[in-house]
Amino acid sequence: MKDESIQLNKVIIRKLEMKMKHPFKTSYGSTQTKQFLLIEAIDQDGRSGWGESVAMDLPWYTEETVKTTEYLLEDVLIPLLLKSPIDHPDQVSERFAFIRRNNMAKASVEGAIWDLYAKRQDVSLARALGGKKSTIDVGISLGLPESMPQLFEQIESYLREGYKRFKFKIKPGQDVAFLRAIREVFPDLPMMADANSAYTLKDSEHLKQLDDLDLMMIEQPLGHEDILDHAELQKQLQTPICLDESIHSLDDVRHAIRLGSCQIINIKIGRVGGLTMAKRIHDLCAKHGIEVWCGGMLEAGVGRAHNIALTTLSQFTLPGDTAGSSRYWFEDIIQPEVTVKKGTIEVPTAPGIGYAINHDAVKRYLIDEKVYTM
Ligand SMILES: O=C(O)CCC(=O)C1=CC=C[C@@H](O)[C@@H]1C(=O)O
Ligand SMILES: [Mg+2]
Repeated sequence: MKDESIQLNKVIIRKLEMKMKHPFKTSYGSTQTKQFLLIEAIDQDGRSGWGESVAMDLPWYTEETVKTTEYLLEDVLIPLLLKSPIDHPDQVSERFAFIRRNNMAKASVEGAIWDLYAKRQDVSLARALGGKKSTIDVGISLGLPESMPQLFEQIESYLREGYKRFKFKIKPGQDVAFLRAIREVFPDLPMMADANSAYTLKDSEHLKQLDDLDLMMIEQPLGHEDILDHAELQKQLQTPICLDESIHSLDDVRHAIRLGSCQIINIKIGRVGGLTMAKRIHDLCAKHGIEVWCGGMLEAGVGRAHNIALTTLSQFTLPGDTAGSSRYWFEDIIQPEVTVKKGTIEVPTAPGIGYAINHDAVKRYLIDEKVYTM
C-alpha cells in the first residue's frame, strides 16, 4: 500500500453555504455568509481525502471567486487528475503548472490529494509534510469593529482564551489613532495591523507613526501585487512589513527577499496554489531568516485542519490566524471541532487531516453536489 500510487476513482464537489456567527469587516466590505467548495477525492480503495476552497464570492482579495474555482475544477483540474495515477502529491502542482494562476482552485483539490496520500501512508498530514510540532500557537484576526467599547470587550474575551497575537484591520481614517487607542488600554498586547493594500507610498510619513506603537508587524500596507514599493517603505519603517496579497509564488518570495520588501511572510495555502508550494516557500524563507505564519481565509474545518498541519513546520515561528472553530461557526463540518486552549491548538495525530467529517453538518449546509468519475 505504502508505495502504491493513487488512482482517483471519483471526485465529489459539494457546494456549502455557512453563516458566520459575526460579520467579518475589512476595508473592502463585509462577509457573513460564506459559500465554499468541499472537495472529496476518492481513490481505488474507496478511501477519501478532503480539501476546501477559500476563494470568496467576489474577487476582492484575489482575482478568484467561488464560481471561477468551480469552473476550473470542473473543466480543467479534475480531468487532469482523473486521467492517470499520482505517485506523490507534489506531482499535482506539476500537472497543474501550465495553467496560469487560479491558485485557490488548484490548492483546493491538491489539499484533498495530500490528505489522501497521508491517509494511505497511515500518518498525519502534519507528519507527511515534515512538521514536528505537537501543538501550534494561534492568534486571532479581528475585523473592523462596530465601536471601541465592543472591540475592547472582544480583546478581553480572546485574551482570556489565551490568543497569542491580535490582528486588527486598518484603513485610511481608522489607523494610527485607532491602534493607539488600543495600545493605551492594552500596553502589553501582542498586536499587529493588516491594511489589505489600503495605502500608497504617499502615505509613508503617516505610516511612520506606527513605529511608536510596538506592533509585531504591519501586513500588506501597499498594492496587492507590489513588491517594489514595499521595499521602499520597509527602508523607512522600523515596524516589520509582512506580505500577504503580494505573495503567490516562489518567485514573488525570491524577489521580496532580494529587494528587502518584508521581514515576515504570511503563507496562505490557497493564495500560493497548495501545500507543496506553501512548503517550498516555507523552506526558502527558513534559508533566508524570514519568519512566516499561516494566514486564514475564514475557513471551515477542513481548510482549518490543513492550516494546522502546515503550521507544524519549523519556520512557522509566529502565531497564525488559525483560531478555533467556535470563533466563526455555530457548528463546524469536522469532528471534533478545532479548539484553542491557552492560545494553542493540539495537532491531531490520526492519519491525514486528523479530524473526521461531520456528515450531518455537511448535509445541512449543502446547496449543490457534483460527482466526477473516470
Ligand atoms: O481566517 C481568519 O481568521 C483570518 C481572516 C483574515 O484576516 C482575512 C481573511 C480573508 C481576507 C482578508 O480579509 C484577511 C487577510 O487579509 O488576511
Ligand atoms: Mg492579510
